[in-house]
Amino acid sequence: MEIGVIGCGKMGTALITGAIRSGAIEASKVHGYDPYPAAADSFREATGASTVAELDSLANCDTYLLCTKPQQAAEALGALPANQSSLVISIAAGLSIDWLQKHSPSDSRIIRCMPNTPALVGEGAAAFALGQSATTADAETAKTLLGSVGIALEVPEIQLDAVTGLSGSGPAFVFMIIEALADGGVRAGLPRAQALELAAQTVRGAATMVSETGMHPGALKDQVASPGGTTIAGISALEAAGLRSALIEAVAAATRRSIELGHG
Ligand SMILES: NC(=O)C1=CN([C@@H]2O[C@H](COP(=O)(O)OP(=O)(O)OC[C@H]3O[C@@H](n4cnc5c(N)ncnc54)[C@H](O)[C@@H]3O)[C@@H](O)[C@H]2O)C=CC1
Ligand SMILES: O=C(O)[C@@H]1CCC=N1
Repeated sequence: MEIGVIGCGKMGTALITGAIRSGAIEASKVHGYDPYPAAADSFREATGASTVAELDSLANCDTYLLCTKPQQAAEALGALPANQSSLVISIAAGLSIDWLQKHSPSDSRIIRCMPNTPALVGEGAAAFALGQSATTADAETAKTLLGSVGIALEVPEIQLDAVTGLSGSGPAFVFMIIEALADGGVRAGLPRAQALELAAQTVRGAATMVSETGMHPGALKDQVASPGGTTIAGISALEAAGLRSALIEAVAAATRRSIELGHG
């Protein structure tokens, strides 16, 4: 498999760095293209893969990973070499399989997916949906690529906007939560560095408990809260401030925006 990466920005670099680091793909099989030389330079530096100056030079690739912004995708796909049937895997938020098919060379097999930035540290959460002509082998390719840097679930396309709202955008929501927990620690008198370390490890530990015990998060929460204790005092403050509602609305707003991006 020769992979052409179209758009060597944050996500293209994160995915390829993680996949190479995990051994799922070899750097020598990856060729990036980005019209901005600075982006191409940092992609090469981060991944050890090569870059090309013109998109035409990716003609030998059988798999393309589209990592431009949604607004840049039409131009990028329109410039793809049209001389072969290739697999196009898109990570662009909101762009539907139909849209991708229409803007790609006619014989392309399409996979639409939504990864997230923790892929860079091997803890990504991604989902993907297959276009009509994508094969089982293509699904395996997507699963291997995305699964090499975290979890990768196959879903019906209709669920991908919700995936974007939850796990695509979600790392930003969780970073805000970690930052705010650390602020709380500082406000209560902890040094900043220790507050941040404790906050990050608390979120990591809580997330691991949810995935490893299989217990409902509400039951795990109940285990922390002693009658008349500190935790229930904090939970009460969170409920008064509308934490749950804020997070539900954040995922819903991000999902709506993903749908809007799909409508151009
Ligand atoms: N940032 C995130 O957390 C996530 C982003 N995404 C999706 O990933 C895609 C990329 O996002 P980022 O990496 O954050 O953006 P970015 O702006 O860091 O990267 C996009 C790159 O595409 C390049 N580019 C622009 N026009 C091009 C063209 N015609 N041909 C080739 N390359 C071109 C740009 O120079 C830039 O380096 C977006 O579609 C976004 O919806 C998906 C999941 C998570
Ligand atoms: O904010 C965005 O549009 C992209 C898609 C998911 C995460 N970042």
